[in-house]
Amino acid sequence: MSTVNTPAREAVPATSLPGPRSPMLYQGLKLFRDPASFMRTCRERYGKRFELKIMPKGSTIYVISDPDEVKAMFLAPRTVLHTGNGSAALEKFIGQTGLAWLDEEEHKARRKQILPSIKGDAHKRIEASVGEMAERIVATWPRGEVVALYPYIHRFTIQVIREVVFGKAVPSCWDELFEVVWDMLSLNRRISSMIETHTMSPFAVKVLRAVRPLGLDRFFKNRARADALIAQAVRERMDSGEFGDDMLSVMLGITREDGSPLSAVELRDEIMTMFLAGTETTSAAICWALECLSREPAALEKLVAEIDAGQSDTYLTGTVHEVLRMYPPTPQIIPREVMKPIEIGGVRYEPGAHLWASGYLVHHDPEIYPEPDRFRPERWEGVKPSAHTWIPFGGGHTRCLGDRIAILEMKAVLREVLSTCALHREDMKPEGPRSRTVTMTTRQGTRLALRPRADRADRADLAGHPAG
Ligand code: HEM
Repeated sequence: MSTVNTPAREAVPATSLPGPRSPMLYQGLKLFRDPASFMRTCRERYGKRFELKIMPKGSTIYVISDPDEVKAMFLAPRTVLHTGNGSAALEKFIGQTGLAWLDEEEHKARRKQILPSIKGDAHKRIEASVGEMAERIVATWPRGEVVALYPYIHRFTIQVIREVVFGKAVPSCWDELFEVVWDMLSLNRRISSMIETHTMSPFAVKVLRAVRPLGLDRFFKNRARADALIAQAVRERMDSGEFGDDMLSVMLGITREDGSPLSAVELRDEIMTMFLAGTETTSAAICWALECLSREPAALEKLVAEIDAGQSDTYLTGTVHEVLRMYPPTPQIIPREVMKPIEIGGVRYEPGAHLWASGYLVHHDPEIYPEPDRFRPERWEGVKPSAHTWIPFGGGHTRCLGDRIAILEMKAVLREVLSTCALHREDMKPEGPRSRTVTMTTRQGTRLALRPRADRADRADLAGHPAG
């Protein structure tokens, strides 16, 4: 058994942990409706660790929010905690052969093989592209009228993942693939996105597809089309014989110990993992940043002054850290399934249970962050985020692969928007959160008007085109 952070006294069984007694469906709905206040209420009632009943088939999930326990979870051996099945609701997007599903040695090997496509020269190419895209795409966002910015922001993040996956060799079917992926991702708005269709019989899935308002039929049709388009893009690249440092090239160069390349399904699963993991999260982060800044005139003024001066990005970095602290897009890190008994913080967790580290609760712990509900980018001045008290990107073996790219995107969009526009909102009431499967974004999609800055008329008159 793995024992981490266990005091001298005997460990208590996880089954003795407190938690709400309401039915599974009720807990699931409460969580989906408002993940932030549901988690806060549970912590107030039950303390830093508690049990939730939100998983199908009677499996139990234990929320932890003490940084030492979170650290122990991140550091546990690969054979003791798995993430694969923790992503079960996402299976319909990511399949079962990609990074987010694999565990142990297979996961370790794949991660190492893919890493070159987001490091070194590849990272420099992506960085240049993110800057260019932010300038070009933000200029097309509507000006003057109050609109939900979410769709514009999300579509921008899909374009960035195109650069990560395909690099400069954009597939001829890209425009269609873009629209199909965009439509697929809209399923995340619905609670039906939580249904684990891969565990159901074909007949049960057929019945669910017939219930049109669930959105599953449309999703599966889109998925079939996306699979065909991705296969076409892969064939096109292989036929061209031109390979670079983009993710597709890197994946086509992978050979396993037995000499075999990645299969078509594996390529598809990795690509869809990127379109899901790299866009739902980053678009939520950018939405929160703009929603929050538009309510915080002092922080906004300081940030605009820094951006206009163009000398440093200290306050921008603090702003990004603070947004990800207050509104972590994945408020709870991907659950870990216990494969072998493990003791953490004096509690014994048995195989089959799941551990769920709540970044949201850690980030709002007043013992770690004084006045946790106040947005204060200043708290990051001269402070480096710690790996166990600032965990928007998770940690351990499965820590987010795209963290640096996400921060690039957040900074590029904020720079571009704030150097050309003033933020105007209808009222100062915070939007509050809403769930998109495992992510948490703004409830109204960040309803703001971007008003061209009178003092920057040279840069602010390019607006008014559809999102793209
Ligand atoms: C603000 C934006 C983002 C946030 C908050 C975020 C958050 C996360 C979290 C919490 C995890 C799970 C970590 C864990 O299990 O400990 C994760 C995994 C992952 N993320 Fe991100 N992410 C963001 C952006 C991105 C981007 C832009 C990409 C791609 C370019 C990306 C690709 C991935 C991948 C591939 C994984 C799976 C890693 C693995 O299993 O080894 N993410 N992310």
